[in-house]
Amino acid sequence: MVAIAAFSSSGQEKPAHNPKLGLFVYILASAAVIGGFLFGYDTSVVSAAMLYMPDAPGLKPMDTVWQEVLVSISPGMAAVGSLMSGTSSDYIGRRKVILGASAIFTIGALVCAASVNKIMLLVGRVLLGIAIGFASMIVPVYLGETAPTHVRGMLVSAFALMISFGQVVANVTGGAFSYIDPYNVGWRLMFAFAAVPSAFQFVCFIFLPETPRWLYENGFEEETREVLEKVYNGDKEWVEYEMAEIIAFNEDQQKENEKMHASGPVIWRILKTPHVLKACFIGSMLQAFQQLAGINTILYYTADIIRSSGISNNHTTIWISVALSVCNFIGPFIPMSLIERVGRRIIFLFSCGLVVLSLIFIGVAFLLVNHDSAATFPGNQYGTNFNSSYPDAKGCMAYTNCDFCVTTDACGFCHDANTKQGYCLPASSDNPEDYSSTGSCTSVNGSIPNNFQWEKYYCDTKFTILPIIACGVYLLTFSSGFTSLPWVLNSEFYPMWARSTCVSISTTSNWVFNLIIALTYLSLTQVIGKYGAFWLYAGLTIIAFVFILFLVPETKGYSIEEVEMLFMNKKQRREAETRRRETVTEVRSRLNSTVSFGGQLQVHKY
Ligand SMILES: O[C@H]1[C@H](O)[C@@H](O)[C@H](O)[C@@H](O)[C@H]1O
Repeated sequence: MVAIAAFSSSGQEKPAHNPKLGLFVYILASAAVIGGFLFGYDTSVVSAAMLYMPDAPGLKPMDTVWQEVLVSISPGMAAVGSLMSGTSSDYIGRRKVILGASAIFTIGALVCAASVNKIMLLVGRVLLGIAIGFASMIVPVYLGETAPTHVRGMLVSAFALMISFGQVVANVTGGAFSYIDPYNVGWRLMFAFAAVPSAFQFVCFIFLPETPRWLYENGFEEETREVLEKVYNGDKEWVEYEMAEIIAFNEDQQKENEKMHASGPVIWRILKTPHVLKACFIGSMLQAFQQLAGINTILYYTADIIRSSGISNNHTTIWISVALSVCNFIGPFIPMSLIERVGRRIIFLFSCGLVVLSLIFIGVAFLLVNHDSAATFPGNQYGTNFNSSYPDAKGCMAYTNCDFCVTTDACGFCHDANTKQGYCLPASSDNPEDYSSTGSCTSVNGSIPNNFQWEKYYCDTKFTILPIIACGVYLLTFSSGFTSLPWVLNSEFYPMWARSTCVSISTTSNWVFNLIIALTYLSLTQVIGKYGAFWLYAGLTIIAFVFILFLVPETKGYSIEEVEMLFMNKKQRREAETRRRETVTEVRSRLNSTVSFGGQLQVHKY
C-alpha cells in the first residue's frame, strides 16, 4: 500500500472547514443514482417475469435456449454499452450519456412490456442491456466528478445501494404483479414499471448540469464556476479552491501531453502511462473479483436454491427471494455511513474477509445436504421397466446420490415414498417436473404407480434449509462492502483525460466476468458439485483479499485530482509534484492572481 502526504494539485491550502452542502447536491445525486436503481431492477426483474413468460400467449413456445438468451442478452449488451459509453462521454459529455441511458431505459421497458412475440422481447432486452451498460459506467463517473471530496465516497456508495434497492423492488413488484393475470398482464407490468423512474430521471437531467471537470476540460470556464457555486452552496473558499485545482490540473495535463507528444487514441496514452495503466489494471481486477466472488450466481439462481429446499410454489419462491434481496439491501448502508470516516480499505477488506467465510459456509451447507441425501440403488437394481437406451439414462444412472442427481437438469430422483433410497432417472421431455421418461416414475395414465415419488429439484435432508440461511449471510456480508467499493474506487482512481476510458474498461470487466460466472455456474456444479463451486469462489476471494491488501491505496480525503498520484512510484511522484508546482506558479501569474484573504488563491477569468 502506498501513502502520500496530502497535497493539492494547485499547491493551494485546502480550506480548513468542510463545505456545508445544500439541497442541490442531494437533488443531483438522487437523480443520478436512479441509474443504479434501473441497473438493479432491470437485471433482476427478468427472473420473476421468466416464471410466466414461457407460457405467455404470443411468446409460446419458449425453449430453454430462448429463455437463456432472453436472460443473458442484457448483461451481454451491458458489456458492450459500458465499453461504448467511455469515448462518447468524453465527446458529448457525462450528462448527455445519462440522458441517453434514461431514454433507452424507458424505451426498452416499454418495448418489453408491449412485446407481441419473442423477437420484440429480445429487442427490448437488448435496449435495456445497452442502457444498463451506459448507466453502470457513467453514473459513478458523474458523481465522482461532481461530488465534493468529503462526500464523494458516500455518494458513489449510494449508487451501489440503489443497485441493491432496484433488485429488492424487482422482487417485490415481481411478487405483487404475479397476482395480476401473470401470463397475460403481470409479466408486462413487471417490465413497464421501470419506465417510470427512467422517464423521471430523463426529466431531471434536462435541468441538471454537466460535471465541472468535463466543462472546464471542454472550454466552458464560466459554466464550471457556476456549477461549483451550486455544488458548494456558494461557499467562496471552496469554490475558489476547487476551481484552482481544476485549472492547475488541466494545465499540468496539457504540459505533460506536450512533453509526451501525446496524440492519438486515449487508450494508447494509457498504455504508455505506467501509473494510469496500473490504476486501470487494479480497477478492472476489483470489478472482476467482485464478480468472481459469485454474487450473481446467488442472485440469478436464488429461485433454484429455494426450490432445492422443497418449496415448489411460485409465489412463495418469489417472496423468499424478496427476503434474501433485503439482506443484500441492508449491507450497503454500512459503507455509505462509514466510508468517509474509516476509509475505503478497511471496509473493503472487512467485507472481503467475511465474504470468504460465508462462501465457505455456503459450501459446507451444500456439502451437508449432499452427504445427507439418499443414496441411489446400484445400476443392476434399476428394474425391468428401466431402459438405459433412453436419452441421458446412462448419465443419470451414474449418479450416486439424490443431490448429485437433482443438480443435473436432465435427471430427477425417483424414490419409494416410504424409503429414502431411490433411482436417478432421466426426466420426461414433456413433463420433466412430474415424471421420468423411463423407469419407476414414468407416467401410467397420468400418475406414478406403486407409491413411487418423483423429485426434480429437491432432496429430503436434515440440512435442506441451511443453504438458504447461508445465502442470506453471504448477501449481508457481500453487500456491506464488496457491492460498493469497486464502483467507488473506480470513480476515483483515474486522471480526467483517462477517466471515462478506464472506467469503461473496468465496468466492462465487471460485465464480462458477470457473464462468465453466470454461464459457467451450472456446468461447474455438475463437475465439482455445488459446494465445490462455492469453495472455488472462496479461493478466488482469498486472492482478492491479498490483492486489495497490497495493491489498493486509501483514497479517502484526496481530491479527485490527487488520487492518481497514489499509483505513482516515488520518482514519478516527485517529478509530478515538481511539475505541478511549476504549473501553479505559471497559472498564478497568468491568472494575475494574488494570495489574498486567508491564504486563498483568487482566480480571475481569462
Ligand atoms: O455491485 C453490484 C451489486 O453487488 C449487484 O448486486 C450485482 O448484481 C452486480 O453485479 C454488482 O456489480
